[in-house]
Amino acid sequence: MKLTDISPAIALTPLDGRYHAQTADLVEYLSEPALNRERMRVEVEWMILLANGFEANGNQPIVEGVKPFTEAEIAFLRAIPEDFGAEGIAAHAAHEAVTHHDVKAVEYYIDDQLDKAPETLGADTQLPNIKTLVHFACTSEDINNLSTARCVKDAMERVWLPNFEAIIDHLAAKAEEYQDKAMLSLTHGQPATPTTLGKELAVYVYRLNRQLKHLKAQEYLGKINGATGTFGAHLAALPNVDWVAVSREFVTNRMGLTWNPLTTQIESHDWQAELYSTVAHANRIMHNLCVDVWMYISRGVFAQVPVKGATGSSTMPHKVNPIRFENAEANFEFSCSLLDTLAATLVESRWQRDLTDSTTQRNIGSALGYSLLALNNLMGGLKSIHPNDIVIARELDENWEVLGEPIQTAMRACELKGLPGMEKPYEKVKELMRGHEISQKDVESFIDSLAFDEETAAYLKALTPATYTGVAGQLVAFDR
Ligand SMILES: O=C(O)C[C@H](Nc1ncnc2c1ncn2[C@@H]1O[C@H](COP(=O)(O)O)[C@@H](O)[C@H]1O)C(=O)O
Repeated sequence: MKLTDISPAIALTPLDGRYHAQTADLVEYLSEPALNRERMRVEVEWMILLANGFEANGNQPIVEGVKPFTEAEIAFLRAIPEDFGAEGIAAHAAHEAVTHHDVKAVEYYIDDQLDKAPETLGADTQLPNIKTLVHFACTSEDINNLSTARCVKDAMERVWLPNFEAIIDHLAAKAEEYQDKAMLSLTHGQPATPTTLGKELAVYVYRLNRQLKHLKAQEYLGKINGATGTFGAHLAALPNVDWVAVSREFVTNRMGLTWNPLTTQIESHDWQAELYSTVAHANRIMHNLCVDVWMYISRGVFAQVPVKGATGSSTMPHKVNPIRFENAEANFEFSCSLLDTLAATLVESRWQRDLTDSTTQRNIGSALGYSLLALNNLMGGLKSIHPNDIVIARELDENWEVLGEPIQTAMRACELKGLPGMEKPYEKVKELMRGHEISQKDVESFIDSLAFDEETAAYLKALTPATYTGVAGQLVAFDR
């Protein structure tokens, strides 16, 4: 049996195959039919504006000879995209097979629906006779840029951002829970000044929140100004209309986007480059988190909760592998490579237009899909770990040499105050601590051997690796 003979069709790529359930939410906004449906929304809203005008023109028809649409006609037009389902997808595809032009096929699909209007609205509806208003004065990119912007905006606001914020919220809650849980640091992979687990998570919360702020302030631009951005065709048809005002009204108030007044045939896609760069940056921060947590698990700082019935290794029965963090790592990498390509290539177009952006933009769903998949696995991974207090305490207790730093720094302060015997503090501590195993007793004897004032000596002797965490716990409050 050939796999290509199986119906429904078997997906080639993992996003729509193996991982479909985790990426399906984006289908509503970034799939091919979602784009075509949005194109229909743009086309019919443009018709409604042309027929019914807007406040600044006294709600008069912008195109002479067209009667304002009735409420029922407007509802009929708006139902065209809303009812676009399996049958509509096939009908659109049939038009595209002939036109070899996807936007023209949308136009013809709408024409077909207008022909059916009398069945719903009665014989006196003007809809079948105003087909010429469909795509009036538009170039395909007028429709494409607006529908793409709206699809991407919806995908971000309704799917990607809520999942991203859920990760931040989870990390923030854990940062607070573990704000005072002391932990050994490793700089260059070597034992270093202790911190708290909560503070280390809060660093990620702070970093991710910065990207969240950028994403929430992201502009989504749109244009509707004709074949080369000059309103030439608009003016040729209706010279007395203020088309610039109509364009601004449509993009801003009807489409909910930021109006771009100055373009070639294409909207310049700079906002897309900005957005994808920020998402890629957020991906990379979370990739860093995946790697860190993976290594904490490997060290035993985090323990994983075994999933009942699940297998870690096919041959080593004892294992619980950190597969969700590894999956997230890999998918963040794929997402970044696609987002980087989109950000780099979309900002270039030959003269007034080439069509490379059309092909490129068909991969926005994949770029965000890989990221969504990674977010999903990261969340699953984060929910399945908890700190292993025994390992954390043992690591701290095995590394008393980390107290070399507070001792030598306190010695410096005493030297500055003129206390005797405090010269060359760094060198003295280094001699004692570097390359030796240091016990609590060694630290105490060293402190006793120096002429600290009573208060400083008591402070230093009270320090342990587990209490030498500065104000780490309090810093968690700054994570937002
Ligand atoms: O309004 C216009 O169409 C103006 C025209 N420019 C075009 N603008 C937008 N789309 C166009 C254009 N040309 C082709 N197509 C259609 O784009 C589709 C490209 O397919 P794909 O590479 O799969 O993304 C595929 O469906 C193509 O047919 C121009 O000549 O300047």
